[in-house]
Order: sequence, then structure tokens, then C-alpha cells
Amino acid sequence: MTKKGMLIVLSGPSGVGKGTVRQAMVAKYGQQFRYSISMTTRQPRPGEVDGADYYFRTKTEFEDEIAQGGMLEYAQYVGNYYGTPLRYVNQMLNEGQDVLLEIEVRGAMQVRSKVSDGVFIFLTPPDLHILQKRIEKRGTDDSATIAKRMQKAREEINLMTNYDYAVVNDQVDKAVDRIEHIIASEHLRVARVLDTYQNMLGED
Ligand SMILES: Nc1nc2c(ncn2[C@@H]2O[C@H](COP(=O)(O)OP(=O)(O)O)[C@@H](O)[C@H]2O)c(=O)[nH]1
Ligand SMILES: Nc1ncnc2c1ncn2[C@@H]1O[C@H](COP(=O)(O)OP(=O)(O)O)[C@@H](O)[C@H]1O
Repeated sequence: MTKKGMLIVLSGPSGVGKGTVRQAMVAKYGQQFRYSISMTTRQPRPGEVDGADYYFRTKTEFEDEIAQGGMLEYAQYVGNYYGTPLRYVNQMLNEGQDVLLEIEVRGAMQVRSKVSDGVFIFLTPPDLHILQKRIEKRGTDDSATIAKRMQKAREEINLMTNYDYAVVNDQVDKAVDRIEHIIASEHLRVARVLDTYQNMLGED
């Protein structure tokens, strides 16, 4: 039987750099895991491609998918649905491939309650002042919205204790290295448990 792959969930507050770190992980060692492309009802941005960046769907299509049990998790974020299609994740894990999800915190909590053996990584800003600077730098929000996002970020940071690991995103390449080490040591840990189990049963 093929050993199942590992589910890696990368999450954290809005604006911390999840998308940036995920892209850097894919660029650096993307052949070692499968990135699960999310489904969303938000409009594609210039240059984004359906089926590569996201599966872009209408609200009705998304809600049909939910009704059919096709989503591992989903959440509404700034007025749109975002979610993880279940089939691809299951298929890859069953083939022994690791799967990476990059999702916001409420979705990650849903996965936590469904998948007992995933690795849950919370990306944190070095401090809240720096988080605010990053949100401002994106340039999409006015000052009232930025204040709301910061309040939401505080609430999201309170969920950190539900995770297995916290990784500081001070510099993107350092955060990527830390995550790489976490994944490698999780693999070793699982391999050790399996070895012990097989030794006990006298199998090779
Ligand atoms: N729950 C959940 N969140 C997702 C999923 N895909 C993306 N997100 C999150 O949705 C948020 C908005 O993503 P996006 O519209 O691409 O804008 P961004 O703020 O530039 O990353 C980010 O926090 C993503 O991490 C998903 O499948 N499920
Ligand atoms: N380590 C970092 N140092 C400085 N800026 C960063 C870092 N990581 C991300 N950023 C910047 O912060 C902003 C938010 O990043 P993004 O990946 O969109 O966050 P999220 O996906 O968590 O909402 C972007 O402008 C991005 O370029």
C-alpha cells in the first residue's frame, strides 16, 4: 500500500504574506508537494488564469459544489467565497503526495476539525505595526478599512494556539526555510512512528 501524503496547511492573518510565502515555496521546491488550487467567486485580477491561480466560479456554481459535499472547507472573505475542492486533495494524498493549502484562518479551523494528521502552520508578522505597514503597502484600502483589518487581524492572531507551528514572516526566504525544516522533520517523525510500528509487528 502506498504511504499517504501529508497535508500541509499554511494560514495566518490577512496581509501577513501567505500568498507571497506560498509562491516562494512553489518556486523553490514546488516539485516536492502539490499546491491545491482554490475555488473562488471573486473576479480574476489582470493576468490571473482560471485553473492556475484559482478556479473562478459563479456564486451559484460554488454553492452547488458545497451542497454536493465537494468542498473540504470554505469561507467568505471580503464578500466572496473561497474554498478547497476536496477531490484533488484526497486523490493526491492517496497517491502519497504531500498537499499544500494556503487558506485564511476560518477555513484552516474547518480542516483542523476534519483532518487529524495534517500539519498546521501559522504565519505571523514580526509585530502588529509591521502587519499594518504591509496592509498599507498593498494600497487597496482606505484608513477606516485598514483599522477594521487590523482589528480582524488581532482576532485571527488569537487562533494561533490551535496550530502546530508558528513561523515568523520577517523575510520571505527565511520563512520559506523554516517551513521547509518543519516539513522535513514532520516526515522524519512519521517515518519513525511507522518504523517502530512495523518492528513491533515483525514486518519489514
Ligand atoms: N478558506 C480559504 N481561504 C482561501 C482559499 N484560497 C485563498 N484563501 C484566502 O483568501 C484570502 C484572499 O485571497 P485573494 O483574493 O487571492 O487576495 P490576497 O489578499 O491578495 O491574497 C487570502 O487570505 C487567502 O489566503 C481557500 O481555498 N479557502
Ligand atoms: N517577509 C515580507 N517582508 C516584507 N513584505 C512582505 C513580506 N511578505 C509579504 N510581504 C508583502 O506584504 C503584503 C501582503 O502579502 P500577501 O502575500 O498578499 O498576504 P496574505 O496573502 O497573507 O494576505 C504584500 O505587499 C507583500 O509583498
